[in-house]
Amino acid sequence: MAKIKLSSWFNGKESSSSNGDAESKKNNRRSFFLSNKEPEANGNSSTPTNGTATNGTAAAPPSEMIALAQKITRETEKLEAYMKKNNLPMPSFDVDAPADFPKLPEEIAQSRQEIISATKQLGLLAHGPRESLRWGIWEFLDVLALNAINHYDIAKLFPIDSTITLDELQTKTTLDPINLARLLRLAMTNGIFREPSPGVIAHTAASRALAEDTDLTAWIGFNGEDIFPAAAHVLEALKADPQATSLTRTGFQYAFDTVDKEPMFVTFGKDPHRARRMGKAMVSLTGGEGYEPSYFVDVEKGGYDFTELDKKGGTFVDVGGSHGFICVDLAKRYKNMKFVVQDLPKTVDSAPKPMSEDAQVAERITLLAHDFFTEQVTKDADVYYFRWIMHNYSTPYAIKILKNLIPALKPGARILINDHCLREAGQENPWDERVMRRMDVVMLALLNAQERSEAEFRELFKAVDERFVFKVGLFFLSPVFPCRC
Ligand SMILES: C[S@@+](CC[C@H](N)C(=O)[O-])C[C@H]1O[C@@H](n2cnc3c(N)ncnc32)[C@H](O)[C@@H]1O
Repeated sequence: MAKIKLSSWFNGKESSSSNGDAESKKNNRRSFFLSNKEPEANGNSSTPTNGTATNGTAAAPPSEMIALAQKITRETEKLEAYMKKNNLPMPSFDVDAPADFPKLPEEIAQSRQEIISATKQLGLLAHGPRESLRWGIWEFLDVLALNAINHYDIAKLFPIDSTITLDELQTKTTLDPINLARLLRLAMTNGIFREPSPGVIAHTAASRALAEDTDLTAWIGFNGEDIFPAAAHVLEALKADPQATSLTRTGFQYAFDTVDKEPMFVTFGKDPHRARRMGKAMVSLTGGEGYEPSYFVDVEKGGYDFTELDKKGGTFVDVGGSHGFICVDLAKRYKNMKFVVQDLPKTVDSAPKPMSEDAQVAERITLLAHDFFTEQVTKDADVYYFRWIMHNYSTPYAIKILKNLIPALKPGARILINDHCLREAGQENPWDERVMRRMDVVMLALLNAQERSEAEFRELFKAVDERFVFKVGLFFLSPVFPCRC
């Protein structure tokens, strides 16, 4: 069975999921979508919703820009009222402002989303299309400035609560004064550092995060120094191989001169600094709401229910399961199931042993070195689980991985895919849509891989074996039952 988690990238988005039922979650998504598409239908204090002005004459509907501006005001007021009521600080550029919003209730998280997407749309309209395109393409220069500041650790070179002159700051770095100043001043236009008086630099909330959050700086480094060059070479890769499926002919290989030599993961395997940085970057990425294993493990949060499998002491195989944290959490909840965590030898070797302090948990988990490009060695298990594996591979590779399972599958065995599932364009809330479309292109740049929609997952499984049965659940698109009979 394929099970696909539709997780949100937006902090707080799913925050009510533990107490809200399935249907209300579904409706929440729907209501956001409708209100986003029909801003004028939401009404506001100055425009009666029936389109009639207070003097009885028909009022012209507000322009798109005014409707967006009103929406921003309305939703910001809701957000502020919540923050004030709960004694929470409003966002600010000030160095002491919190780096994150706290977990917000669903309705307030939705207001925040509305503000973000309406602000973006209003900005686009205010710029107009030609100007948006002309200057939008320059966003890579913002990335360049942030990347350099991050690379040279500029935020760590002076205390958070003090200022420093540019001259003194320059003595602490190998960047020359002109380049230091120009990169800093570009970054300042994005709220990173400020210059309270000429030549004097102070921290902001964003530069403070750069000084204090090493997972975040690893994320920026991985993006700036690995993904950014790879992205710049995607056109070259696409021109050479328009079908873009090879793991060794991606933008990454063109950027780092490894075309036809090795996949990105092999390159990282030879470079401990880059490998460590990517590992920390993943910690930063997955620290956000919606990525916790609990979304898969906790039935109360809409996770997968293994009660029946547990009753019969079934076997769950986590293919490419890293250090087995999903199995540990499942084993704590289900006391009879057995677990196999498969990964490459290096990863298996570095996994904690025992896997858990709780002996009853640890004794039911087996760690096994297994390459998923070879035939599956754990035969007749009940579930083969792939979390964040398929999106790393283009279809030919994904087919190989899944075909390697077929000889091991007993009738009724399930394949469970825990990956993002792309919705049709325009169906997701605008922020999640943007992040996921970007993630899809990151997968192209690094691995010639892709995020997939439900239809694409169906196609993939069909190409592997016609006997798979693909079922769709409420929140998870689920499941595929491969049947060998
Ligand atoms: C993106 S991580 C996902 C890890 C884990 N499933 C999770 O949800 O965090 C991909 C995992 O696949 C493993 N991997 C990569 N190539 C593999 C292969 N050929 N066979 C088995 N595991 C592999 C990596 O070591 C890594 O642990």
